[in-house]
Order: sequence, then C-alpha cells, then structure tokens
Amino acid sequence: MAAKISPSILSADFARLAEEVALISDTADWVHVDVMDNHFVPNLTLGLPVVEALLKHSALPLDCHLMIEDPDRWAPAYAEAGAGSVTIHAEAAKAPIRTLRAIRAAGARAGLGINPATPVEPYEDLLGEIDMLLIMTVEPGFGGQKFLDVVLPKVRRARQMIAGRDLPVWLQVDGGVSAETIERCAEAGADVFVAGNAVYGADDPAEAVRNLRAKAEAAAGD
Ligand SMILES: O=C(CO)[C@@H](O)[C@H](O)COP(=O)(O)O
Repeated sequence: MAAKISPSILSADFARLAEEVALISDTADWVHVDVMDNHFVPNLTLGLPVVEALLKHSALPLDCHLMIEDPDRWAPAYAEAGAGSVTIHAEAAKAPIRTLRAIRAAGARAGLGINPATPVEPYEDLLGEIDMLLIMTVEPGFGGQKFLDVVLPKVRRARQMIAGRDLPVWLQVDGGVSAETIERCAEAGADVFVAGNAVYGADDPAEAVRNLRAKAEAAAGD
C-alpha cells in the first residue's frame, strides 16, 4: 500500500489550528489529532469540542488518537462527530471489541493503539475488528521525543501478523518519525506515518510531508 502521512497537530500552533491544517492539506493524507486527558498520559491537550470545530475547517479527514483513560465512553462520540478514524488504546479500553464496533458502526475507521512496551501478540485475534493498528514509537504524551528503535521488531511482527491473516489493516507508527527514521519504519512494514515535529517544526511543512512520503515509498519499494 502507498504510504500515508498523518501530520500531528500536537506540534502545530493551537491558536491557529485551521491555518496550520491548511498548510498540509495538499500534501498529507490525514490530520492526526492527539486527544490527551492528563490521566492515561501526563499531558492535557484537546477534546471533542475542538475536534468538532476543526472538522468544519479541514479538507483532510481527522485521525483521532485517544490517549485517554476511558475510551469506551468517548470514542463513539468522535466517530459520530465525523472523525475519519478513531484510535483507542488497548491499555485503557475495558470493552475494546464493543468500542471498536461502535466506532465502525458510526462510520469511522477503527484503530487500536499500543504503547512501546505492550506486546502485539495478545491482540492478534482483534485484527478483524480494526482498520488500523497504531504502534507507539515513543512513550505517549509529548511530541518531539526521540524515536525508540527498540520497537521496530514489534512493527515487523505486526506486519507479519496482518499479512498472515490477509487483512486490509493499516499499520501506523507514531512518535519520533522523521526524515531520519521513516525509512526504518517503512522497511519494518509500517504504511501510515504520524509526524509532528518533523512537519510542523519544518520551515515548509508541505515540503516536509512530500519528503517524508518519498522516503517512505522508496524504502517500501513502492
Ligand atoms: O501521540 C503522540 C505523542 O504522544 C504523537 O502523535 C506525537 O505528537 C508525535 O510527535 P513527534 O514525535 O512526531 O514530534
């Protein structure tokens, strides 16, 4: 599958979100929105009202990543609001199958996220319930952290699991993805790349997205 780039607005100027999203709307595929509640992760960002507002101003679908303690309660509302994709964390969800089905029933793609130290194997049987598996390549909570190479073998195993079941599940990596690290992620089998600092920290965010895509596709042999 061709690489998909999902710039994270965590690294954008929160006071100018619509303009920041417009900067990448011609070159990116998705807009990654990090919802953090200061419980599941030690940071507080934004929630449903901001997502609803942003939906009216984004030409690209929103890829909402819920880093919150109670995703079972909140995830369906993001899908109903019009998010293109809603990802819940395996470590937080108490009823993941019900919640993933509710996300799909509301018309969004359902994502399951796992932290760097969470093994992927226990979730193999859930692959049929999801459209995307998100593997964190930093500890969740903040942008601008160093990429964790130690997670790459898990990305490789996840790709094998998905291929083994012949499922159309996208494999997303999130955290520390940059022009220096994206090739390693693509070689390991990732096909959706979240990048915050590498895009919004660049002088030309649109060009940064083009560059990331070119590197990912070259590494994947696309
Ligand atoms: O979910 C998170 C952080 O928890 C990410 O989406 C970051 O926002 C990615 O930012 P960079 O590491 O690419 O700067």
